[in-house]
Amino acid sequence: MHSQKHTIVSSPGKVLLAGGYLVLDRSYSGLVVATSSRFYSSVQPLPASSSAASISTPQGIISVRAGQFPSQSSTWIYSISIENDQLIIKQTNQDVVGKNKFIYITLFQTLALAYEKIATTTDKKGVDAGRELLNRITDDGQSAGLDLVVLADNDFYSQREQLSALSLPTKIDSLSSLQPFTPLPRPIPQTNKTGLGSSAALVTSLVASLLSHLDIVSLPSNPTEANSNESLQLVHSLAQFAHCLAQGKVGSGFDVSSAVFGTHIFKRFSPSILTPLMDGSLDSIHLSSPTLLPVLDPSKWDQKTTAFRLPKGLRLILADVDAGTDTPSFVGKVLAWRKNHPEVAQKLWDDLDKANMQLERLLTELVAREKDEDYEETVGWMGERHIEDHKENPTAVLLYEIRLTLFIIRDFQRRMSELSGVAIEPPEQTRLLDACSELEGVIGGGVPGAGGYDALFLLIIDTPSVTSRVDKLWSEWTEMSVCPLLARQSDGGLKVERLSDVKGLAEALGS
Ligand SMILES: Nc1ncnc2c1ncn2[C@@H]1O[C@H](COP(=O)(O)OP(=O)(O)O)[C@@H](O)[C@H]1O
Ligand SMILES: C[C@@](O)(CCOP(=O)(O)OP(=O)(O)O)CC(=O)O
Repeated sequence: MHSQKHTIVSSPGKVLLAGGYLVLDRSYSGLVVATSSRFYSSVQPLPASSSAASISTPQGIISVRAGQFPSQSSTWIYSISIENDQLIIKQTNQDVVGKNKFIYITLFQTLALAYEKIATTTDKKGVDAGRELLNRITDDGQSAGLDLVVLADNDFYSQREQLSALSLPTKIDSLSSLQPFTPLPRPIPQTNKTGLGSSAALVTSLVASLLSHLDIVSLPSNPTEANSNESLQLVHSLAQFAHCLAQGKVGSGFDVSSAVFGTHIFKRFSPSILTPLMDGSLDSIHLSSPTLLPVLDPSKWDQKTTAFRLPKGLRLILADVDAGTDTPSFVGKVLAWRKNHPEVAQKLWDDLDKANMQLERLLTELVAREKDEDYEETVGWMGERHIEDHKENPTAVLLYEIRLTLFIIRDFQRRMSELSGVAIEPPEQTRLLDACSELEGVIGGGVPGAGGYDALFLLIIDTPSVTSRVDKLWSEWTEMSVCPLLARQSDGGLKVERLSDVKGLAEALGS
């Protein structure tokens, strides 16, 4: 009898509301909000009769399919075998589908860590621990290996073409009528992303689902334990490592951090932690003494995740903007300018940080007001009004101050744009954000993360009439094409899922 063990783990997308560029430096923090849109990784035994298994006769096969993309060009198959004292992982269909660096590196490093965990926590050592890992991959020889499917909520990729094929306008209601995990016509490199952080959510959910399926970690079922949970911490450090290696650089890691821990105040890890691992071999895993565990051990990591959430009654709403302009990599240019103008930059960084932290303080003060008797009523009432016109009670005053702070943050970001010559909030985005901020019930907004032309966020009062005002303005905007996303804020991070709880997942997996 084949075991029917099925592991599904999801990770949220991200929006860096405040702290772009600053969070690259450990002296500053940022506000990262996780989204309700998620990335799912499903792991099941690969039947011995499957076509992937018939390719060759190695000791194990791991097949990874990107479920919503054309399957001929989006299934990566890897053979796993032990030769002498090495575990060899080889893609068997590279000539047909090419490589997927994020998947290969994540698989490689996750198996390397799984091996090290087995070798250090069980009585199996060296090659025996490698065999134990292979046994876990093939369910003691009962299956050919593992069948992985990764699926992203529709929000991760632009749905403009899918909407237009159905003659639907680029509006929120149209998006909710698309089927979950809508099939996309072209391979991943030719598909437009929306900026929710597909690779970080992919890597994180892959790491967690594989480690959990192979019984290397036991993921918490209660998300409140998240920050102190040793298994999640290990998933975090491994996902950060794999993601950095696949990207070819050590970024701040806020995207992986929110994919694991959800919404929080983020302070990065010291990049030097990863230095000893960044040049390691990606050919084979030596079945000898551990090299990853000493570095990835959570006790060696110094990132800080402080609890934070958006107040009830407020909604984060996002748009994918298509200005026909390529946003080049901004980070190098901004950091070069900072280096060449240390004094002006220091003052600007400190002023912007003050405004970012003020935003965090005000939002947290509003959270504390949630239990006020008139909180809900005031927030709902403000949905029909211009936020700056009302200061009747402490809740209204806080909403007004949050609005002011969002404007101050944008002022500093435009100053950063002017000084560095990088279009962080380009004039087209200024015009759109200003127009949105004029609407009743819109508190304010900004450009998330690195900024540019690609995306924007608004903080609004969460009522259908405010959403529809924004939706209307976006759909009628002519200077740039603005397409809403369905996502809203969500506090939770990595989550173990039950197949029946995720709408459309069983159908998308073909189960
Ligand atoms: N659904 C998916 N299935 C498999 N790989 C994916 C998927 N989505 C994204 N990826 C991987 O992530 C890469 C995109 O990463 P990146 O350019 O950093 O975008 P992002 O900013 O969305 O993380 C793709 O080239 C691919 O390797
Ligand atoms: C500049 C940054 O601080 C923020 C970039 O945030 P984005 O959300 O723009 O990131 P991408 O997903 O890579 O497009 C760089 C960083 O923190 O790594």
